[in-house]
Amino acid sequence: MKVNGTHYRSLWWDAEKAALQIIDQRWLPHDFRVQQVDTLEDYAEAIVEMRVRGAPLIGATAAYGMALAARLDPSTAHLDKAWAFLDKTRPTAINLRWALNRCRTHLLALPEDQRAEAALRLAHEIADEDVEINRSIGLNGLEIIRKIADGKTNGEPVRLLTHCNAGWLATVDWGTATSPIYQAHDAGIPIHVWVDETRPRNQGALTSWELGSHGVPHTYITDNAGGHLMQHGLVDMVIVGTDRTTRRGDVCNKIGTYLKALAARANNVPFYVALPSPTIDWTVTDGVSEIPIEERSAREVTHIQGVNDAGEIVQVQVTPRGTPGGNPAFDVTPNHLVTGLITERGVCAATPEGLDGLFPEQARIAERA
Ligand SMILES: CSC[C@@H](O)[C@@H](O)C(=O)COP(=O)(O)O
Repeated sequence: MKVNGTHYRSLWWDAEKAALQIIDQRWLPHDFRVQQVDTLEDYAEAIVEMRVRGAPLIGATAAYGMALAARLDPSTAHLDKAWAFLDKTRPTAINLRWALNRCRTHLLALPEDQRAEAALRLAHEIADEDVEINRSIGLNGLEIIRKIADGKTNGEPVRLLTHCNAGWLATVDWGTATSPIYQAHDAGIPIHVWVDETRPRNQGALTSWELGSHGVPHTYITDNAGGHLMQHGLVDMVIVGTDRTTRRGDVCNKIGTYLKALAARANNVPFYVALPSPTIDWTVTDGVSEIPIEERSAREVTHIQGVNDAGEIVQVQVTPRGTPGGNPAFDVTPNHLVTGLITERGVCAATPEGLDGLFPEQARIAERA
């Protein structure tokens, strides 16, 4: 998507420098900084510290990490080591393991002298596929927004609520939850987006930055405001992304998503989840008991980052010194609270039958495992 009129992806390959370039998201929305990733340690740090973040982007970054590993030393032992090193960076988003497994399986089947070139080609392929998948999610989600718009009178906007940043910054381009939003806006459908702040890392500020750059009307709200807005009939649809969706359609996403789903159900507001197929974990069924939830540093809760009047990016403490902070980074929304899953192949129910129907080949592989 565009930043000040220039089209960017959230990562790109610089062929001259033979290195990956990323947008260091820790400084957004206040400062747009591009960083080159040179070593495997840089790759791991970029993922752990959330310079790059969002399930699909973590996966694509890891694929480029495997390409670097293959260039440094294409032996099976080294690739296995790199796989394990990158795999332990973040535990919840399944796209990381999906991308690492795809790279490992592909490369180990090749002679060593072909692995470096093949690994880079595959990383490009994974990044390009992500863009195409998200574009298709957008077209499928657009139809849902269009139907809601058709029921409105006097050009009233469709009011959507989103949590976290499931935008182009969290993918390679388009975003998952934001893709239908961008497509609806571009199709001339009046929309307005309620953007949850998403404490503690305030990914809502990233979403606001994205939507603002694209001219999409939106309002940044506290995480606690959603229930009130739904109660007063001010939300037509909730749409979020996911870090891991189970075989039966349980959805793991940024902490606080579950509360929004509960509020949506209590107020008869449809709750949709936009997901690319690499985010489906066909090996797990019960999201609450089977998905590992990342516990991040307490400092992310006790402190908050922003820009001061002098234009400097600073962190300030919001709690009394010494107050312990707890920081579970994700939660699971059980499938019965989900109205529908918007995938690149279409929209389905959040049920085993719904997902199996759209992805029969994956379901068969899962059956055999
Ligand atoms: C298209 S992104 C979907 C999810 O990855 C997103 O909603 C999310 O929870 C991101 O978490 P983050 O901790 O910022 O990586």
